[in-house]
Amino acid sequence: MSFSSYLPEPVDPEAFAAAPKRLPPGPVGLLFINLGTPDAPDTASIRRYLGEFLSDPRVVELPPWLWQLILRGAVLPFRPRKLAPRYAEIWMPGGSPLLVWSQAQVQAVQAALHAQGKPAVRAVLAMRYGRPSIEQAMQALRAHGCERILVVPMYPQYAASTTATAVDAVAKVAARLRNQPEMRFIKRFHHEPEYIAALAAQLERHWAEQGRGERVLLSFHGLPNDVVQAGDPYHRDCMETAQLLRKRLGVSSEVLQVSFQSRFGRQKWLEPYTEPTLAAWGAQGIRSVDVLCPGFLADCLETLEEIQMQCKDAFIKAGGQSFRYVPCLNDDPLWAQGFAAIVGRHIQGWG
Ligand SMILES: C=CC1=C(C)c2cc3[nH]c(cc4nc(cc5[nH]c(cc1n2)c(C)c5CCC(=O)O)C(CCC(=O)O)=C4C)c(C)c3C=C
Ligand SMILES: [Fe+2]
Ligand SMILES: [Fe+2]
Repeated sequence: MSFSSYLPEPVDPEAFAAAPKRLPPGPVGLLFINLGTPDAPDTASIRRYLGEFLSDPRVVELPPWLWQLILRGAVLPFRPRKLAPRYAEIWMPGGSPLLVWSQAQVQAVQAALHAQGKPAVRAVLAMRYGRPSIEQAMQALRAHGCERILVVPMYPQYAASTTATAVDAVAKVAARLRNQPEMRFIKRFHHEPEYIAALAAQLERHWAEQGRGERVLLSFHGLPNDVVQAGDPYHRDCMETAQLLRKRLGVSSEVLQVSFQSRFGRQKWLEPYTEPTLAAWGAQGIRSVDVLCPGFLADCLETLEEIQMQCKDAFIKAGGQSFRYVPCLNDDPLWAQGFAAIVGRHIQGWG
């Protein structure tokens, strides 16, 4: 075989002219990704969900052989049974609140984009763990002819355990495709003016309806300290969101404070922890608090049960009088417009 057989064939201009026309690229696909939640508030469904979620090495960064022993031996046999009644208490007619509110938000963003004159977008929701899967959602976008996909992890603050693992999962599906779509990814939007404005409006509306508490607590989901020390920018993102919100509302760092909730396991996590902070405030004579969870775009177990029930009890038991939970942005129309604007900036040039 001669070496020249490796060289490209000379282009035959006639064959080139007869080549089929390139297909139009179809609508822009928006792939929104949230965490995932059990299919039903029962032990078996919760075990399946936690088994998948907590086996992700981006979520628990212990050596997998060691962590799998602990997970199978000490977590999965017990935790689902404890969680089942908690999920049952918050379950909605349409399913788990995280799924119901995430779906509603994605629909609202799509409607807002259409209203803003961008009819050629198709938004779908996927869950990183459980259903609807990222693979199903990408197939749906493909069926709609989307040759270009913007991936939108539904986490305003970047963390490897949430944002990066969503990106990894999309890449894993794409790795099996012959004809890949063109893809872009939103990393974070913790500082975007539309996000800060929607949070401020949510608090102001709540103040107008229920009066203003003496303090505001912004409770973010926690992370292990080690992860942040290893370079995860999550803590910085949370503090920046808080600072921008203070500025926007014109309140001091004494009135509006930050804490971290939902600790899991024995390591030290980001501090101050939410529940002890609220108990200390109650004991110090703070009578009323407004609690907002800006890291969660959709209400879920961690807000409706942990904050609105457990943390409320802790504050009242410690001497507090009025605990006001401010709901997540969910299907808020102002936020849908704002999210649509953020998305719109990321699909610029895609027509
Ligand atoms: C090591 C464990 C965990 C890390 C790291 C973690 C980070 C993290 N999680 C969210 C958002 C959510 N977490 C939710 C539930 C949840 N989280 C963990 C553990 C870690 N999270 C567990 C074990 C659970 C299940 C409930 C429990 O056992 O207490 C949820 C709610 C899901 C629902 O079904 O409603 C969300 C949302 C973020 C944003 C984050 C990192 C910044
Ligand atoms: Fe979590
Ligand atoms: Fe929790």
